[in-house]
Amino acid sequence: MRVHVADHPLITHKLTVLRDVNTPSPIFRALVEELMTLLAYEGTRGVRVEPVDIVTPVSPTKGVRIADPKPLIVPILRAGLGMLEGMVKLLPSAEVGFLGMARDEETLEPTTYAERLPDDLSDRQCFVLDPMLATGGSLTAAIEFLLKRGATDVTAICILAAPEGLAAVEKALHGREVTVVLGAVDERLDEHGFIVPGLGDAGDRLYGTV
Ligand SMILES: O=P(O)(O)OC[C@H]1O[C@H](OP(=O)(O)OP(=O)(O)O)[C@H](O)[C@@H]1O
Ligand SMILES: O=c1cc[nH]c(=O)[nH]1
Ligand SMILES: [Mg+2]
Repeated sequence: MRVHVADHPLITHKLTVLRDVNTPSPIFRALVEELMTLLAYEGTRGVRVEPVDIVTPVSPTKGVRIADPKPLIVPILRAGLGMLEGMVKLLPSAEVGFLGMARDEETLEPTTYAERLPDDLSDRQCFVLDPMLATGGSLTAAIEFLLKRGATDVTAICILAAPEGLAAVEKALHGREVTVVLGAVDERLDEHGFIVPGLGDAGDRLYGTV
């Protein structure tokens, strides 16, 4: 598993405001989208492109365009939805599929309650979006889902991760190659499976259910 932790003052600054308990939902939503756009710069470093010939006002030249088959973006509902706009702004030609997952608050086990993805993902580049990687159960289940459908190239983009969750995802992958791009790796998980210091419940803060 390749892990890339973004190290940029703008990301750290926006993360600081995001973490603040006093930041209201509308600002929180805007920051998640902005952070996604910044993380996408690193997350899409390996996006497949193909050569294209164009003519500038001055001369013919060669460039690139996003290759077919188009990348698939998969936000994990609910909280991953907050990252979607930030990603499609940069990859407007990508297809979007959805996975709905909820973590049981007692057992911390994820269940999948919705799925809308192409049946065959062979040769597709997939970008999974979820702001929080806590125990790693949800991300592992999402990645397994995509690999079972044939995906060979999966990048997960998360805003915060706990070290325990990162280790759990790596262990569950048994050497299968996946890239994880992160805004920060925090200290630990607490006894309720929350990231410390973290930012609280991302879904609730995005959609105002607290
Ligand atoms: O690494 P894990 O321990 O699996 O926890 C992380 C998951 O928990 C949160 O979603 P949640 O289940 O709260 O659903 P929500 O997005 O609808 O709030 C978060 O968005 C991740 O999907
Ligand atoms: O800290 C956490 C852990 C799981 N899900 C969240 O939204 N926050
Ligand atoms: Mg939640």
